[in-house]
Amino acid sequence: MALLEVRGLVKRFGGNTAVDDIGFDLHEGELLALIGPNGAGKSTTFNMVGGQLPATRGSVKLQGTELLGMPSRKIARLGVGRSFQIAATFPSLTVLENVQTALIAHRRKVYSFWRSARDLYVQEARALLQQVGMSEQATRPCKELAYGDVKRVELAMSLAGSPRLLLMDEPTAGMAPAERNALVGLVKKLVRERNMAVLFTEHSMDVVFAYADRVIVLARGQLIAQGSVEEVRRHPKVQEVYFGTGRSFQDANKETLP
Ligand SMILES: Nc1ncnc2c1ncn2[C@@H]1O[C@H](COP(=O)(O)OP(=O)(O)OP(=O)(O)O)[C@@H](O)[C@H]1O
Repeated sequence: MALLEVRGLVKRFGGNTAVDDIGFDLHEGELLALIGPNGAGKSTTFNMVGGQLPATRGSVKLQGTELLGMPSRKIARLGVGRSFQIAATFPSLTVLENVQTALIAHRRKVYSFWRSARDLYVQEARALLQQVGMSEQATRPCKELAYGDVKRVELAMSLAGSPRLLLMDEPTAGMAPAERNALVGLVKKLVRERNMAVLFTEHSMDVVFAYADRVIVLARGQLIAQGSVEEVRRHPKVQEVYFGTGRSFQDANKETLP
């Protein structure tokens, strides 16, 4: 059974159908890219899966449990994590303290009077920082970090809840190409090591084609193609939507799409 099963998902805003009857599966150990031009319905899909937006109709099941209609907090407790486009770290706290804060939030520990938050989950926080390659910066305040490193801390924070499924809406927004590759490469490694699943949106086709296990393509709310990177690359509808008929991704040669 797939970890996530999306079927017949629809979202209407008044007369505008933002997501039009889409369906896809996502398996453990899989990095699935959701791509499409601006306004295709990617964020709307994310928001319905994560419980931030009610669906008009359809079904989103996590290992057989229906998520639609559940509040986002409950969906998170079932193992669906989410990282947002804007990094959610506390700038004046250190890298380690940020991850400790995320662990405290997830474990909902009530602190004792004689034990400060500073002592909680230190080992766990250090282990997460090691996984994202940030151990050496543990004592630095987040406000001093380069943007790419803030995103790594944010990734460690999203792992604090041990998600089975992580939703990443444009995790590399605002990053230079080398940083994008490094971050998504790291996410792919974590997907394998932790046997979790990640659904992500990404505007750089280079990054999608280099790392995604599978790709789904939306255009004007409709799912026009899904499959392996090669299948999607060659798909005539995808080439038409992105480049107009006759031009392929290969021709676009390392172009970053809108
Ligand atoms: N809260 C809303 N109210 C009304 N219409 C909305 C709302 N949110 C999104 N839409 C519309 O739904 C459609 C899909 O938008 P969505 O933000 O999901 O696209 P997207 O693929 O994430 O685009 P982008 O790449 O620009 O972020 C668009 O036509 C958008 O205008």
